[in-house]
Amino acid sequence: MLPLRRAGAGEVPACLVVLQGQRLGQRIDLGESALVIGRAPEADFQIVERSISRAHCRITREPAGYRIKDLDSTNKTFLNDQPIIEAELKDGDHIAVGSCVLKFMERSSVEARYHEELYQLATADSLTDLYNRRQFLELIDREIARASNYKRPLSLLIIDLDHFKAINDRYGHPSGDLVLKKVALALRGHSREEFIVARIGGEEFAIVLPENDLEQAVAFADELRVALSDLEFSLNGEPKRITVSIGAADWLNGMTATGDLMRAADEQLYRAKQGGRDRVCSKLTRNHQSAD
Ligand SMILES: Nc1nc2c(ncn2[C@@H]2O[C@H](COP(=O)(O)OP(=O)(O)OP(=O)(O)O)[C@@H](O)[C@H]2O)c(=O)[nH]1
Repeated sequence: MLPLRRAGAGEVPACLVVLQGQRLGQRIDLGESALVIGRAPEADFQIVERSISRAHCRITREPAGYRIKDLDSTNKTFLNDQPIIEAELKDGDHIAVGSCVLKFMERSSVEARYHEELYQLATADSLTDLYNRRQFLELIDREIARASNYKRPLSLLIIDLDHFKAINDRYGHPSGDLVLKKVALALRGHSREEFIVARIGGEEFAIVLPENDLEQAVAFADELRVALSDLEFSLNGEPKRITVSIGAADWLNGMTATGDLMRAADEQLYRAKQGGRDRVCSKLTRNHQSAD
């Protein structure tokens, strides 16, 4: 899984770890460019909390090390419990903005690696290494907030393997696991980097497509469906192919919560299953549409 900012070619020299508040345990790599923490969607590290200003504070890299500057926030930035205007950051410092506490750490420190491991454990699905359901729900909330603020499209696919129980029954659970892993790899491989790909249930996956309207999402879903049906598995020496059913929905005016979008995609998945499986359904789909 990707950290919030990637390290680039070499090790980045420092990071922040969330010790308290939203996105608990997340690591934010600090590189050469400035990092703005705030409530606005364009902040580099967004914390959606009323007590946090839109652009609350900024961390910059100077020749001598990292510095933090309060950006005239309403409720101030605290460094080791003291309000600051500007200060140098030292290994182990605690930064508090609203109810969020971040720890500044040298990247090489053992503690930073420990937090990273904990974060991976808490957010990744252990079988497929995709985002787990809990992390998916956090990330989709954030994307919905962004899409609503900027009036941008956002779509969701829920992907369910067809007759997966029969694979477990015939070839055994470990073979079923192999299928899930390979499907997960294919989903990630076909998705653009900004798509959020998660395993949200036993044989159920979800993909959030920021900046994609329903028509684009359905076109992508159908490419996925075909690509997955082309995958060949060797299960106990036998060649085997699978199919998937996909429900697609977009974030609409009038939806108020993540659950509304999830329900809309789930309803379409149900239609896809009812319609005979191996198909993509959305509100654009007529009831009698065939898979091909
Ligand atoms: N191997 C393996 N199987 C799993 C895992 N999680 C859930 N399953 C299995 O997934 C199967 C899901 O079966 P059902 O819900 O009946 O669905 P299905 O057979 O795919 O049928 P349809 O969805 O109606 O096409 C069950 O047999 C579960 O035991 C897992 O982590 N590994």
